[in-house]
Amino acid sequence: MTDRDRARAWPAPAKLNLMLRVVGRRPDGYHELQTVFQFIDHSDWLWFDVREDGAVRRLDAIAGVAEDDDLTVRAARALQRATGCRLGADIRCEKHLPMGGGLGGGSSDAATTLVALNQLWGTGLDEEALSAIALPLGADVPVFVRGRAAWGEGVGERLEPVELPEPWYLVLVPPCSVATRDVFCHPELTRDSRPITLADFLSGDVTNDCLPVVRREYPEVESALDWLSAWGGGRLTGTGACVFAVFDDEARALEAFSRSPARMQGFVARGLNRSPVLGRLIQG
Ligand SMILES: C[C@@](CO)(OP(=O)(O)O)[C@H](O)COP(=O)(O)OP(=O)(O)OC[C@H]1O[C@@H](n2ccc(N)nc2=O)[C@H](O)[C@@H]1O
Ligand SMILES: Nc1ncnc2c1ncn2[C@@H]1O[C@H](COP(=O)(O)OP(=O)(O)O)[C@@H](O)[C@H]1O
Repeated sequence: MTDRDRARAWPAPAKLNLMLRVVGRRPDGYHELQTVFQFIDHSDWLWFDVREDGAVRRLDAIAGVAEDDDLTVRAARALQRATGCRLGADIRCEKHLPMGGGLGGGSSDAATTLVALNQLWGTGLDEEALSAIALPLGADVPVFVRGRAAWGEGVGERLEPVELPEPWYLVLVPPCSVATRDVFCHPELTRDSRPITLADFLSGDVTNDCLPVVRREYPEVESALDWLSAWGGGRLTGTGACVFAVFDDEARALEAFSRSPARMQGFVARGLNRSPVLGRLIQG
């Protein structure tokens, strides 16, 4: 990335679900969750050039995702519809976050597009209005728009900001992709967990109800979890496939990563209670 590119780039950070409970199911089939979201400093990067002709175009292809289905393109068009804005955009996206990894990369790309174009187009929507446009794009998009680590309920749209420790995480990316829908359709998924409180989570209840199903269906996830057990235990983010372990300092996380088997992809990243998108927004 050149210096000029870096100055104009917008981050789309990953999230981790530090716990995830499935506490019910709505009549439309969506599952009621309890979860805790925290951002990490590992991101996709996006660039926007405003167009006067109203067209929204994606300049970098993403394997397996057609332009009209791309969440950045859908987000830009949703913002146009909601505001009547006649401007368009050329959108570039440098992907670093794996797809189907439970890191929310597509959702984060969509949220960054909403926040950035709201500024670049001068459409002036507040956080509340942007979040309302975000939810139909995906259950995870609102938390990225709001940009604060959060306790989430419902399908992730009821969000309460939380201040958490910001440790270092070793995130392993097993060589498989998990479709969120497949996990939620699985007959053996626990769907009636007892709801807990934030205090329960803070005292150590970090259950992820998707884990037993994902562990069984995806041997690659199981072996990553087994390997992390030597480092204090691995946890699944969202519906996977990524798993993570928590460290007090970066050096120890890097040491663990350096000892991981060669076939294991991954990275070390810091937990963040504020999304870097908020900082980019202030910068203009
Ligand atoms: C589970 C979570 C936890 O953060 O993360 P991921 O593992 O996908 O990152 C999210 O709630 C995912 O959010 P997101 O990835 O935006 O999901 P969506 O596109 O809205 O939904 C994909 C599909 O999963 C199912 N789904 C999703 C969310 C939910 N609460 N109940 C569901 O049953 C639905 O069948 C839906 O069609
Ligand atoms: N810009 C995008 N980046 C990633 N995935 C996208 C994008 N646009 C649409 N998608 C679709 O969204 C799906 C979920 O992607 P992603 O949010 O990265 O994973 P997850 O929900 O597991 O964290 C992808 O498999 C892909 O089909």
